[in-house]
Order: sequence, then structure tokens, then C-alpha cells
Amino acid sequence: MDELALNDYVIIDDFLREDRLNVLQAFFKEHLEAFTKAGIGALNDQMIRSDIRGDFTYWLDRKRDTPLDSIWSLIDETIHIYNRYCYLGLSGYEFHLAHYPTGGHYDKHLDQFNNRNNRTISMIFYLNKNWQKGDGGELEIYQEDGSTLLVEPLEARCVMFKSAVVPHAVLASNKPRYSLTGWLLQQPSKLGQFSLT
Ligand SMILES: O=C(O)CCC(=O)C(=O)O
Ligand SMILES: [Fe+2]
Repeated sequence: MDELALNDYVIIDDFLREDRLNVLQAFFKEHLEAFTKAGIGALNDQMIRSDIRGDFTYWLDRKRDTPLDSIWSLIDETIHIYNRYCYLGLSGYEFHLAHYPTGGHYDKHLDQFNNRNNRTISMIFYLNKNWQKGDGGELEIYQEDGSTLLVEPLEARCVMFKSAVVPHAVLASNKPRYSLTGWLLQQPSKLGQFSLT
């Protein structure tokens, strides 16, 4: 938490325990057919631009996707910690699974939309077994001092950063790349978002 407050981003290896990882990987496999091409822009203002963003996504629904209950509770805990120690006033979240097929990338961007600014913390969990140097698909973080940091999408690794201030990109992946990506929100949006009870 301190690290996030200080650096705007934090990388935590082995964040996902084995049981949670297994559940997510199995869920991913079962739903891969249902993924759709990701767009850019906020909910009702979506555009498909494969030159900018090459991933396929599957939006999650806490009520429907009960096999992921252990993940939802992990997200609840994270929100609780942020609110308690960083006074962020987080009140909801939205998450999707993401699949970057070979060659897929995402150009440099911020995770806040022009007409919607409630995404506060971006949170990504990587699910890629045996990711090797040369497989590409790194998350590139643009730091304040002008340098960039390359983060490999290693299995069980979690990256969190402040959605409004950390520009980032996904470099072209040389093999299929799997992740769970979400945003902790300060105010509820309308769709694909769940308030805490
Ligand atoms: O998967 C990643 O490493 C980053 C994904 C991303 O930037 C996004 O979905 O907005
Ligand atoms: Fe992003």
C-alpha cells in the first residue's frame, strides 16, 4: 500500500494463491468461446480499433460467476485495505478476463475515459504458465521521470496502479496471453459494475 502511495504503481509476485489460480485458469478455459473483441471508450461509446487494442474480453458478473467467489473475496479485501489505509472511498469495481491472441497488443493509454472518471485503481492478475523471456506481451509502464518499466505477465503476479495518472501499454505478445483485469471504482457506473454490500 505504501509503495502504491509512493510510486503510483506496485507489482506483487505470487499474489494469487494456487487454489485461486486454478479456479481462474479453469474458468478462463471454460469461457474462452464467449469472449468478444474489446473496444475503446466508455460503455455506450465503444469503438473497435484493432490497431489500438487487440484483446478479447469477457466481463464478469459477481452474481452469475459464483465459481470465482474466492476471487471476489480477494477483491473485497483489497478494497477494504485501500479504504482503511489510503482513505480512497472505493465503492465498487468492474472486472473482465482478457485474452491477447498472438500478435495482440494495446497502445499507450490511461484507464480513465474522457467522460467517466471513476476508475481509481487498475488491478491486473496474470495467468500465464511458463512465461519466458522473448514471449513478449510485457506491460509497459511510463514513469514520471520519463523512463519506462517492462513488467512480464508472469503467472500469479498482480500489478496495481493509479488509473488516472499512469500511462501504460501492452507490447505485442508472441503467444496467447491471459489475464484478469479490473478497476476499483470511486462511484458506481451503470453497467458491468457491482456495488459492495
Ligand atoms: O493486461 C495488461 O497488462 C494491461 C491491460 C490494460 O491496460 C487494460 O485493459 O486497460
Ligand atoms: Fe489499461
